[in-house]
Order: sequence, then C-alpha cells, then structure tokens
Amino acid sequence: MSGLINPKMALDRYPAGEFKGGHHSGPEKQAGKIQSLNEEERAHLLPLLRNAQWVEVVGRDAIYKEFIFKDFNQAFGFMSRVALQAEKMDHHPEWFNIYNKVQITLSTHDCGGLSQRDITFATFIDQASLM
Ligand SMILES: C[C@H](O)[C@H](O)[C@H]1CNC2=NC(N)=NC(=O)C2=N1
Repeated sequence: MSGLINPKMALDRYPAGEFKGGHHSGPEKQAGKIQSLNEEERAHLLPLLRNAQWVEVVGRDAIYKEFIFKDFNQAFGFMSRVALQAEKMDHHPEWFNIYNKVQITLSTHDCGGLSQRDITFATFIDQASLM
C-alpha cells in the first residue's frame, strides 16, 4: 500500500512524549495528564497520516482507516498484533471487523482527542498491516 507512514519520519520528528521546541518536556508529560496534539504538531503530523490513507473523522477529534486483507485469518492475525500492542501501550483502538475488513478509529479518551499516542499507535498499526 503506497504512502504508508514512514515510521522513522513520524517518530523522529515527534518521538512519543517528546516534542522538541515545545514549551515543556513533552506534550504528554505535563502534570501526568495526556495532552492533545497542538496546532503545530497537527500541521506536521496529519499530512503524514493522510498520506497513509488515515482520514480525520467528521465531528470528532479522531482518525480512521480501513484495512482489507486476503481473508479472515489474515485480518484476525493483524488484529491480534494490534491488540497486543494496545495492551503494551495501554492505548486501545475503536474497531470493527467483518470477515477480511478491519475498520479502526483512533482517539485518546483521556484527553478527548488526538494525542501523540494515536500517532505512535497509527504508525505501529500500519506496520502491522504489512506482516
Ligand atoms: C485506565 C487506562 O489506563 C486508560 O483508560 C487507558 C486505556 N486505553 C486507552 N485507549 C485510548 N484510545 N485512549 C485512552 O485514553 C486510554 N486510556
């Protein structure tokens, strides 16, 4: 699938929790509360996501992408990889699966919108869809 997020580019620019040039140690570190992405971060990161076929959800600060696999087995293998990573990150997708199709929406409930975690997770999800 062309245009996948280049994980290096996305994470180099904003490794999870560290935003160079920000006013604080990192968007997620302020007072332990996760911060939603600011305008500057969005300006840099959202084009990368759009390039990888993620779309912004209308009426919600969230991103969405649909994945289609050869069959259910492949789809479920993908979902298993994503589920394990979700547990590892303590960051979970909103998703729907019908046979070989997996629809994923990402947003951070703790801040009511997109955070760096969603970017990091989307990058992982794109990689996991290639395996
Ligand atoms: C208690 C638990 O750590 C929190 O509820 C975690 C779990 N997984 C999560 N997943 C997502 N997408 N957003 C969150 O804010 C979130 N918070």
